[in-house]
Amino acid sequence: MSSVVLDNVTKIYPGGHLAVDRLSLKAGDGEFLVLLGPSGCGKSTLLRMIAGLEEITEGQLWLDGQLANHLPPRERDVAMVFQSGALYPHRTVRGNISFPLEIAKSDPEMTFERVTELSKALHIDETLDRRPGTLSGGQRQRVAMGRAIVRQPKLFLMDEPLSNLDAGMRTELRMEISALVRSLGVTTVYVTHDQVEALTLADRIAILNRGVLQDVGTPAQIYNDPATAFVASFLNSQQLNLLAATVRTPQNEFVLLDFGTHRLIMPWSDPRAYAVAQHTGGQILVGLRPDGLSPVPESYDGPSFFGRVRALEYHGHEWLAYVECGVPAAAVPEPPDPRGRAGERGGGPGGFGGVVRRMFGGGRQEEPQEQERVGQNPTGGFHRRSDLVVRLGGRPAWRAGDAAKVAVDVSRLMIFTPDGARVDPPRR
Ligand SMILES: Nc1ncnc2c1ncn2[C@@H]1O[C@H](COP(=O)(O)OP(=O)(O)OP(=O)(O)O)[C@@H](O)[C@H]1O
Repeated sequence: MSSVVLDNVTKIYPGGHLAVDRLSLKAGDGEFLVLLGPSGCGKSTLLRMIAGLEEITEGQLWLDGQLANHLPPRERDVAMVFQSGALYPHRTVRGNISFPLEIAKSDPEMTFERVTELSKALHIDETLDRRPGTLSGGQRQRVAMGRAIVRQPKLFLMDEPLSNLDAGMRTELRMEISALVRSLGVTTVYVTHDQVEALTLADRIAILNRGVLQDVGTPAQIYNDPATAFVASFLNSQQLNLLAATVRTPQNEFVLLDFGTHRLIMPWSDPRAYAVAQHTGGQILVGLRPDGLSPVPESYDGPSFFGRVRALEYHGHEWLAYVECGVPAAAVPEPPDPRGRAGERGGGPGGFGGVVRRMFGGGRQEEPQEQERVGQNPTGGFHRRSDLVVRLGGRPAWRAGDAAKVAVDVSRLMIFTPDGARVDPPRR
């Protein structure tokens, strides 16, 4: 058992590239911590610094309470599995898995038994006498996993171990990794850019962007109570509806979220009402997941949107409806780019000016194929298509072209400032 503590860790590669920026994070004893984020956000760099394969530029790394910045990799007692677990081609599966124990000069009989036992847990016991070249991708990853686990390291580091496998194999191996690692109780740091993997495997998920930690919490916290609009939209197994609204407090009776053609009331009894009311007269961003929306009859008089069904999409286990309701979708504000912090603050691509430009047009999310230019907004940019994505379950309640009333679960609204920070603090 072991813990990992990263304290204000920064990595600047030779040439000045800032890959990780003042990041603090902890994986407790036996915890399964997933590092999630878009390509290039610094996940592998972080993992490699923990393994000792990459030098830490600034900050401290503590392994099991011991300062480890300068410990050589072999003294860290970590095992690592990569995307394509490189195996020794001329050794059998048994020879590959037993290799770390042979190097450690373990008792041959114990080694034999241990490898046999582990190969059964990994469902590769029938391949023990074969060479890696004759195995499927999934079997090879199992062998790589076995070789990493066999000597029971203090810390298990996995860098996208499933990303080269097909969907079926990923699901199967995902469940096995989870069962195996938990039964061993080894602290694990697991890198992925696959949110389903993150949600299903993690005790806690840490979300990174451009080398900066954006949020850390249990899968349910990150999904339902994300710290920023970026985090909410990154975890989009249910695509996020993000809408701009003006906050009003008419006669102080309640808080009104004014979307132009639609309005939602937030009563003062709502725990977020006072935080939202601080923005009276100003703009906020409102995030709604499709599973917080549901079709209701015309007569429904609770909080709702209305519009026309533009399209239906069949996803096997559920239908999604795209409801055109005249409320323009807002682009997700990107967190500031720390690489601009030296001299570009405010004016660079990640500064506040950049955030506003991306929100109201001209940003990456505004690619013509991702949006329909439906009208110019007051700041001079263009809105994206004004569809609300609604989850319908196994049977569609509507057909394309139908008039649609959509009930809104106000308790599931996520409220952000225009630059994407939460208006009410997330609970952690
Ligand atoms: N040896 C290196 N020298 C210079 N820059 C590097 C080096 N290795 C990585 N980088 C840069 O550091 C940043 C973080 O890279 P890293 O591989 O950690 O990201 P990642 O989140 O693991 O990405 P992916 O999911 O694509 O593997 C990237 O911009 C990358 O180009």
